[in-house]
Amino acid sequence: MPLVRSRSTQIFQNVRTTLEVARRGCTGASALGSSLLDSVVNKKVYHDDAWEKSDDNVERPATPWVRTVQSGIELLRNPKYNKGMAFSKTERDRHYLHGLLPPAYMNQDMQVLRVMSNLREYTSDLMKYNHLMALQERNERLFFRVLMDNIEELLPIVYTPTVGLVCQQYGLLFRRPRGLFISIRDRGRVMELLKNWPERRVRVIVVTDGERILGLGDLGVQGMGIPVGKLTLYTAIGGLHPSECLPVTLDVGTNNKSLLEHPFYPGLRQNRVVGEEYDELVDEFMEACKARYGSRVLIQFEDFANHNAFRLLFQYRGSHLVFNDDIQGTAAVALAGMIAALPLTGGQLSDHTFMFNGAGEAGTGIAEMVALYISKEAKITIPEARERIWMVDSKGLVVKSRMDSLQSHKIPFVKDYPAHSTLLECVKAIRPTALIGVSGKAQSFTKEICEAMTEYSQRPIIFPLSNPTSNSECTAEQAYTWTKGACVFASGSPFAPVEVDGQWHHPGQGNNAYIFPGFGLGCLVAGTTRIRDEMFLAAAETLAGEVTDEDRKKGLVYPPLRKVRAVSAQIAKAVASKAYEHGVATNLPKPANLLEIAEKRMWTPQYRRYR
Ligand SMILES: NC(=O)C1=CN([C@@H]2O[C@H](COP(=O)(O)OP(=O)(O)OC[C@H]3O[C@@H](n4cnc5c(N)ncnc54)[C@H](OP(=O)(O)O)[C@@H]3O)[C@@H](O)[C@H]2O)C=CC1
Ligand SMILES: CC(=O)C(=O)O
Ligand SMILES: [Mg+2]
Repeated sequence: MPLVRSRSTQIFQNVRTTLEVARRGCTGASALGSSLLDSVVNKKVYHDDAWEKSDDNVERPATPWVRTVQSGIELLRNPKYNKGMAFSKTERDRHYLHGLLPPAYMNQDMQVLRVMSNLREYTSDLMKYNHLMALQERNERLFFRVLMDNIEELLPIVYTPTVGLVCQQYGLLFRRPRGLFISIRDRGRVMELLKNWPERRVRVIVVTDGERILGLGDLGVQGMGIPVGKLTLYTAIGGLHPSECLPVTLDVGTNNKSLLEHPFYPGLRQNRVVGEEYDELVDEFMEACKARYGSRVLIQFEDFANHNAFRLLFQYRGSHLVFNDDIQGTAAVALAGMIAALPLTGGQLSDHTFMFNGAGEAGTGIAEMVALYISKEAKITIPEARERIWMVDSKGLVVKSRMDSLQSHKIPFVKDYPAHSTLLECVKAIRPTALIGVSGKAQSFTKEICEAMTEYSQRPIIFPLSNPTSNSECTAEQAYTWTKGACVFASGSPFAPVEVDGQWHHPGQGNNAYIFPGFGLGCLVAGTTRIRDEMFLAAAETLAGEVTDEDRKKGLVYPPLRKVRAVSAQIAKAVASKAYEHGVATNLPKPANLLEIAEKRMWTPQYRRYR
């Protein structure tokens, strides 16, 4: 059982035990407390009708109201405008703040240091995440400054792997909602819900239905941690203003039994709705987004299960500005890593033989982009390029004898070849020089497999891209040790540097976080209306071009994360430029200085002076 899962189960168990103990009166719970807990344990409070009846006890309704001018305590409690102790004396005079803050002044630089000192005291990543989210709720600019200044240290906290843990425990950890929750019961009034969202100028939406969260499976509405995390990166890395970003979770139920039984599960307690009803909700959502925010709002599909992911992408890419990050964003980042690896492996990409362990969204998405790249590089057709690419799924090698039962996204990669069931057999038979893990299956790159690759390849490419860390096909330490430091390595979630025979290897992070923020920025810069595969290809080539020989000497096939914002501006330029080339840009005429425009558009979280 992966670590993350068992921790979640442990916490769930603890909650149950606490409730049980309290119910039996062992903790001295009051009569009222005890009966409340009773009803929780007996699952009364979250019966379907509990929500309908939730107003029953209100005798005299009150009107919630606030003043609108932001000054005094309201200013301090408004995360968009709050600066904490960084309010100057003049601002404190003018905005009625004296007495509400300690008398000292502390600028943002010092505040960043203070936040980091606090954060580094926490030993648990989950506590660090909570601390950061609490900061975001208090002071948005400081939150983003802290994140941007410490991106290497904090990316694993706001993103994978910690965000996986956060999703698993979302119901328990829930404090303040972030993002828009649209449930299957909201059919017919999705626009009304969009209008409840406080921001009007939304430019990017990340939406999930929570069915395939990282490699953790169906987490239902608890998947909200993912769109929230992705959009945090749109701001920190891609420079979008926080108010331009809208995280959405479509709650259509969950088939995760343990969540459905969890007393704190915050979503609908029903199995997933499928078929027409599901499609109607998605369709209403897509049309409402366009009607509310315009046809140039970028919609990113994230962590949908593949039976929906492919068909939704194909359904909407002709009518909306939409892409699927797990298929296309991942494809670009993986391709970039392989292009950047070429000076280490020698030769061209078309000289390699590729094997994908996992033939789903990420696997076939990357494979198609590799084929597109190779077809251009080697001046061959795409079907010819696909000949170099082999797929392995949960049932083994994707071959002709399995044709009748294969999903359509695997068909282009079917080979007329004998069936092989284990990955080791496949590796020994096909001798891939690049092995990419996108199965979500932890530890499937074994010692035998890694060693076998070194028998015929001097520098095998080994990319275990599955997330979070607990689902990675192997660790960096394993890959470097088993190949005696020979492999070119990148993983979906981060690993620490590894020393083998006195030499340090720095594992790169092959994660779509390198792509989507700059990609989105590029779409906005050009005013793109549709997305073309060549735009992702351009993003991949640009990212690869940002890797220096110095990076490669350390083993890196991605630029260091501290440069990721500058890299994103370059990606934005390349993507926008392709959009113009393909006639899908609307910000006309095409400006000559796309890079400058991208850089200038990037929001920075420095405090503003208030009049
Ligand atoms: N690093 C990054 O940026 C990204 C990483 N990922 C990661 O990739 C993983 C897969 O995501 P995604 O492609 O969207 O998921 P999908 O569900 O679309 O695909 C999973 C694939 O893995 C196969 N599989 C499952 N178990 C095994 C096994 N034991 N051996 C071989 N293959 C197996 C499945 O086989 P079958 O078809 O037979 O069911 C399927 O083809 C996740 O862990 C995700 O976190 C995803 C996107 C981006
Ligand atoms: C990174 C990502 O998008 C995933 O693992 O699903
Ligand atoms: Mg994803």
